[in-house]
Amino acid sequence: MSTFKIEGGHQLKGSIKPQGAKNEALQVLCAVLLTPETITINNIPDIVDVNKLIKLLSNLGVEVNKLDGNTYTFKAEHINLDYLESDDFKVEGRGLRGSIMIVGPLLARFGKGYIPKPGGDKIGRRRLDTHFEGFINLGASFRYNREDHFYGVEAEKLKGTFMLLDEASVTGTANIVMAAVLAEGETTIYNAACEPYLQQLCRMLNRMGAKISGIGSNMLVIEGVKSLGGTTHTMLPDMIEIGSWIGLAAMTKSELTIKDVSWKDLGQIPNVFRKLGITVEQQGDDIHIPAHKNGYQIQNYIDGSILTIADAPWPGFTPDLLSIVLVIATQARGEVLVHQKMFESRLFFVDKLIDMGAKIILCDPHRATVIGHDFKSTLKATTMTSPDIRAGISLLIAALSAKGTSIIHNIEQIDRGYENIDDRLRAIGAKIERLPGN
Ligand SMILES: CC(=O)N[C@H]1[C@@H](OP(=O)(O)OP(=O)(O)OC[C@H]2O[C@@H](n3ccc(=O)[nH]c3=O)[C@H](O)[C@@H]2O)O[C@H](CO)[C@@H](O)[C@@H]1O
Ligand SMILES: C=C(OP(=O)(O)O)C(=O)O
Repeated sequence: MSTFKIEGGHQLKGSIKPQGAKNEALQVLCAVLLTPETITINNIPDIVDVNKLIKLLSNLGVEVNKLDGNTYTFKAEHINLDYLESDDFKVEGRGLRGSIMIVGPLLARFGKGYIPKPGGDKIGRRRLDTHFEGFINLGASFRYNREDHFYGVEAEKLKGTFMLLDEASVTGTANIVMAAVLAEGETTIYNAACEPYLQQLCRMLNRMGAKISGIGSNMLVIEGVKSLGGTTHTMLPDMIEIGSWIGLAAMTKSELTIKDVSWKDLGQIPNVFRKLGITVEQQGDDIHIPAHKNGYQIQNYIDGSILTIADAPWPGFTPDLLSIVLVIATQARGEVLVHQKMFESRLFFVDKLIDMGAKIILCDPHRATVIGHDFKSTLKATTMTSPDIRAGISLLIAALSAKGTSIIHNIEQIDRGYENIDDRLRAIGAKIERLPGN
């Protein structure tokens, strides 16, 4: 287990460029399985989860070529389906959440897709019903082995149909779309998720020859085609990283420019930070955060009641930024209720912030009220363990704003989703050191 040693209390300065989006990468990488032709993908983040998925694809027989740091080509011409029955696959498939999305493309192109219960953050129940109900609707047979949590779907041919998803699952929608593009006839997916990750996936599939309409809405209509071809795809910057850097700038009272953010794809994100009192300036396609020398004031609602920040499926506010909202509220002027509706175990890390001196009441597993300090008392440095990726980055931001030296263990959680984070933070003035694990 590696560790970060962080000396907090220093102002940062400069510019930082977001990596490609982790959750988009996991979708578009799985889509390479849909064609025997070459797919080139630019801006792939060099992070643990993505590298695990690339290794899994390569073990399945996909020819993988790294052209430069973040550009790869993939050619899924000869796929070794026997690998899906191997013990190695059971270990690799469990290593990340995104592996679930190989099932749709494999089912569509080869008539079968298997997966062990995938990993990812331990942030509450993470069911997969939406995925498999979608495949069943397309005509697949389903089996689940409870002993080793192994899922399987098989079909000689998939047939388009109308389906109303029981929830707007992000990876579920991606998986069903990737199955439906090669199904016979028309599929309509209502209550589809429509995050920028999915919009990007659908645009890439259309460039490969798919016929998907309704992109960006909650109703996707897919006219099945017989085969798909190669394409080149460039991934969007990671909006969760962008939000993380906005929070980092505010809480360390630093002036930061976040480069090439693709403003048009950020949805509610800039406005939610503005409601917390943070000045988020648009400069071309960059975000500029001036140094908040006099702190930041949380807005109330028009009627004077306390602001609530809650997650919702896109175009609502993403749940992956709520931990960051929570940590930056600890130094704001005012109060906010953070309501994490989707995941039931994602707010427990507030205990660590309370240890550091933050004023937070965990009302129940889904809601926490934060009373900001307005920098009148800084957080105390401490030793902590990162429980999940977003709690991890939030604790890292807290440590950078705290007085003294903090230690964060289990930083593999942070490395899952943030490329080379210690080098990039050092480049803007952070005092952060990576200590090797024992
Ligand atoms: C690899 C990947 O892309 N992971 C993302 C993906 O996970 P993932 O696709 O696994 O998440 P889902 O969208 O399936 O659902 C997440 C949770 O929200 C609940 N839920 C979902 C939809 C809904 O309308 N109502 C509702 O309550 C689900 O029951 C589940 O507990 O989307 C999540 C929700 O944005 C993000 O946190 C994850 O970072
Ligand atoms: C929950 C997340 O990731 P995963 O779905 O991969 O666990 C996340 O990125 O915040």
